[in-house]
Amino acid sequence: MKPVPRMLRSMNKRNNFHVISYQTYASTKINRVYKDFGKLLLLGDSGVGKTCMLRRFAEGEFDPSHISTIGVDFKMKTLEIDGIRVRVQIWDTAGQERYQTITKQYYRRAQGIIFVYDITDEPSFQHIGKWASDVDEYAPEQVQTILVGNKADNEPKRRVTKAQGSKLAEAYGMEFFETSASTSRNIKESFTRVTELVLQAYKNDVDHLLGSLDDYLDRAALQEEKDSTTTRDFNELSQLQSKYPHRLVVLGFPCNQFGYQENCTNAEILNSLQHVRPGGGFKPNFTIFEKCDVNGTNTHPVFAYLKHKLPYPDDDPSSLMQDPKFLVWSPVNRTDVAWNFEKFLIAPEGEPFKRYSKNFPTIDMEPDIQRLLRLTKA
Ligand SMILES: Nc1nc2c(ncn2[C@@H]2O[C@H](COP(=O)(O)OP(=O)(O)OP(=O)(O)O)[C@@H](O)[C@H]2O)c(=O)[nH]1
Repeated sequence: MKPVPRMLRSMNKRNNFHVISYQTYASTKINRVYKDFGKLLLLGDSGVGKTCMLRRFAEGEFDPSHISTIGVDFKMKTLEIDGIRVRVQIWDTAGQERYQTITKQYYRRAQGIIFVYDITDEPSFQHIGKWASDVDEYAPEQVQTILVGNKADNEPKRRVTKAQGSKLAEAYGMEFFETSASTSRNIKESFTRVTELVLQAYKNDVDHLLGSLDDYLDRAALQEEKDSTTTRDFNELSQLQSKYPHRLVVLGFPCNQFGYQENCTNAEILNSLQHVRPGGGFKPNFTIFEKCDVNGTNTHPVFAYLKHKLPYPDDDPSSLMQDPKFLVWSPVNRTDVAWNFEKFLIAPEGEPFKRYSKNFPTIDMEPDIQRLLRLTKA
């Protein structure tokens, strides 16, 4: 990952165009058809069977090989509970220590957590206390938790008794299941139970606040919909770069000033792009710089210059930060960048040409790019 250059000119050695964008991996959601609600997290040591449990539950399959999860992965599953069709997102986290900074970022969005240990591996049982204290520290207070002892099919190698599991669960005020991803035992039951607990916990709250769960779900779905542009924008930036490999240079500037969504370290960003958001092995074919500030006292000179030259997005001149709680920099300025994925198109010689709001689809910049290409040829 490259340090952010001080000057546009230095980025412009080949007299090319640039699309400058900065991005984060916002919480994108997929669902449109059903109510998107429960966000569940599987936590526990590496090798206890979290990925296998999720695959068994979501896809009905069991794969005995162990490929350690990198960062986090997720699957969706629709459940019917008390007549409500709930589409839950289940996040499978890496148990390995080195991914803990990435996985902890997901705690604060969790509504339900399944702590998993392996009944044939005592240390994984002893470590539940550590997982639980991390959750206490990082997850919302309302989060619902259950305890699961997995690999219950492997009786000959059992090292943790069912009574020990029950006792620990009781101590933490959790419900307890012994499961087997291999035979399916209690897999559906445990995921369903934690979803029920989440619905109960959040229903009371939501009923109180908004009148009905349905309202809340609709609003949540709308919000998710709004947030769902991250994957699209990354892919479209890549598409543009592939389409004009020699005359367009796409540059990405990660920034953590918008909802603190880019909270990876520089060293983690590419890994997170590949495995978390957009995920699916995504490797940008364009340059991504180190993180920088685009607003406030420490605004990077590149963005100070761009905002000076293009004070507001062409498609949305009144674009300003709507919600004051997101104004985490100072001083606040009318020309400030409002959110992730605002884009700047820069002509040869580093002259800023047009600024686009986060709502402007990245791919729709193409006619402007073509126009600049034609002008340059002439
Ligand atoms: N006998 C038995 N083996 C299981 C069961 N669940 C998982 N395994 C095996 O345990 C190993 C680890 O399973 P994973 O699901 O990859 O473990 P994980 O907790 O996701 O591990 P990380 O991704 O490293 O955190 C694999 O070899 C699985 O075949 C089970 O219920 N019974």
